[in-house]
Amino acid sequence: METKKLIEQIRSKKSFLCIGLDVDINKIPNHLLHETDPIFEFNKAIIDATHHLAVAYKPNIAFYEAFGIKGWEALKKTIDYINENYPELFTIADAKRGDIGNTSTMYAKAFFEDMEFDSVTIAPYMGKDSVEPFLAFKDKHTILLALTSNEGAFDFQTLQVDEKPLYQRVLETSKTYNNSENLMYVVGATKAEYLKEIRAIVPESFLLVPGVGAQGGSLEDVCKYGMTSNIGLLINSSRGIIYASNDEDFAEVAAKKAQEMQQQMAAFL
Ligand SMILES: O=C(O)c1cc(=O)[nH]c(=O)n1[C@@H]1O[C@H](COP(=O)(O)O)[C@@H](O)[C@H]1O
Repeated sequence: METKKLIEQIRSKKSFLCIGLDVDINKIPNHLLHETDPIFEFNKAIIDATHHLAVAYKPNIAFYEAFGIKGWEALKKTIDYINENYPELFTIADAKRGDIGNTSTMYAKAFFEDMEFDSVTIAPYMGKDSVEPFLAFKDKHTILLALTSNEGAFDFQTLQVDEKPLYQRVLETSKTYNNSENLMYVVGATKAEYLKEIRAIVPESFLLVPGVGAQGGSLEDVCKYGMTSNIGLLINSSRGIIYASNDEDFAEVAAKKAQEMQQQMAAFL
């Protein structure tokens, strides 16, 4: 999907909400466990109830891989369902991949060609030749981990490298990669105080911001320091929306939670 289309969708829905489909079979409502594919049925109900409030969906691949072939099938059915029924939605494979060049090309084919996701999350650690194979795909986006939401982010990402924190080096260096216009970056909502410095390096790029809700990040701070004239933000919430209820009304309650976030977002647009 072209970035222009994503921006149009954000403006028309007055939302930059990304819903994380981190589906844990132990947390989904009991009545769905009788279905042939409970994970897909759960996702379908959540997507149908929330698609008008969100602009993006982000299945975290780990939650599907953990169920082997059945999990992978549920993931494929979910992405096909979105692409067939709501093609305007931006889709993110949260896979955090990256490897030597020819292997990265295979990862890119898996998520962009076979699965037909619009974007994939990538770890920058292996550098240029591990990221560029993803960037080579036209109208697909590579979402590079810059400054993550977790405590372990301070282990490496904030270490000084040639007098600058490593995450700033990642941002600067990635801008020199071929097709760098296809880059977006992950910045955790729990790190909102770093957004000013991040925007000084990547003033226009879209940022995927997880960590509001369950992890404690503030939507207000992220908007204050991270928003651009083209919005430039996709704010993810997973558990806070999809597990708001684990009763028969789960999709309805998820929609209420999504609507609360959408209304808060609309106030910043
Ligand atoms: O790449 C991500 O999406 C990601 C990066 C990061 O720094 N922190 C982070 O929480 N995530 C993902 O974002 C989601 C957050 O889920 P909730 O905390 O339940 O909203 C999970 O799928 C995480 O794997």
